[in-house]
Amino acid sequence: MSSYRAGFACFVGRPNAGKSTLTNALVGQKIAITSNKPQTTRHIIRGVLHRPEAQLVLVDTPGLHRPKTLLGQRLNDLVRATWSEVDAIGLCIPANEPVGKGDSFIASEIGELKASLVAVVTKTDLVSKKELTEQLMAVSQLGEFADIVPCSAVSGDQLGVLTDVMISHLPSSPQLYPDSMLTDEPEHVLIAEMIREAALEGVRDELPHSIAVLVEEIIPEGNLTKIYADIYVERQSQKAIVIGARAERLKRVGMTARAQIEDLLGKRVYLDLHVRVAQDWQRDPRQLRKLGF
Ligand SMILES: Nc1nc2c(ncn2[C@@H]2O[C@H](COP(=O)(O)OP(=O)(O)OP(=O)(O)O)[C@@H](O)[C@H]2O)c(=O)[nH]1
Repeated sequence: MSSYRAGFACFVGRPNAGKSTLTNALVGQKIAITSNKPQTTRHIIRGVLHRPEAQLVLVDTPGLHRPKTLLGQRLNDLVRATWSEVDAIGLCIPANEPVGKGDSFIASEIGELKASLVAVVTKTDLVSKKELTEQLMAVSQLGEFADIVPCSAVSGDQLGVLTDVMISHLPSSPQLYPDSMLTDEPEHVLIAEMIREAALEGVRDELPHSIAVLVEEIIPEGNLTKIYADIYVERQSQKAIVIGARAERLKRVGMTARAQIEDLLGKRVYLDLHVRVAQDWQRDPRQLRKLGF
């Protein structure tokens, strides 16, 4: 009988808990958007970890939050749908912040699911051994966990252990994806995420929720790939922020995103960016669908 295991896992936790960074560190390739601002992970992006004896498919979800807009509601629905489909859930709690109401809320939300629950204490590089021990104690009070694993996505500490633990909770199953596959997101989604990430660099805190990116066209021409994309904002004033004085800022956004996309595609890229205003796109079902939500 084969002892091969394969299945799905996701990391949950309050905003800024380190979920995206952890997913990226485990998969070993930049696939999910990360930023130092909360709630910027939009799409469900899967990374696939290949081991001789197992395949772990990581699903990245946005944070659960109090829905103020239609987008907020859809994101929450998306998160719950994902939770009900995975075999293991890692609840991420940063080592350097007190366990709080947000953590208990999520712990109780996931407590009823069929998935195995693993508590993941993240960012251990930021605390002393003593602080970490205290945090592990506090976290163990949050719920019934199959395992508790402290780790750091930045120093790499314990990432192997975490992978082994997540795999131990997967069912016996044949391989789900081919060996070469790291992510099954269509290229245009990854490209849109890279542009969005670049557009968010250094802008005001309320802006993250107001930016969406739509890749209109990807045209391969030999060794060059031409990409046409629109950056959507909600108001004229936001458009001015994104473009910047004499379009300097937009130029930088384009350069940053282009470098990343060239890495992703392994080809030279011509990137054409337009900033467009879609009034209140977060509240408009038609706009939301168009933008992929
Ligand atoms: N020092 C340190 N910082 C980390 C670590 N993991 C994540 N961070 C930082 O914590 C911040 C939040 O990380 P993200 O991975 O974006 O967090 P998230 O939980 O995906 O956040 P949302 O998308 O808001 O839900 C970023 O500034 C990261 O650089 C870690 O292991 N050590």
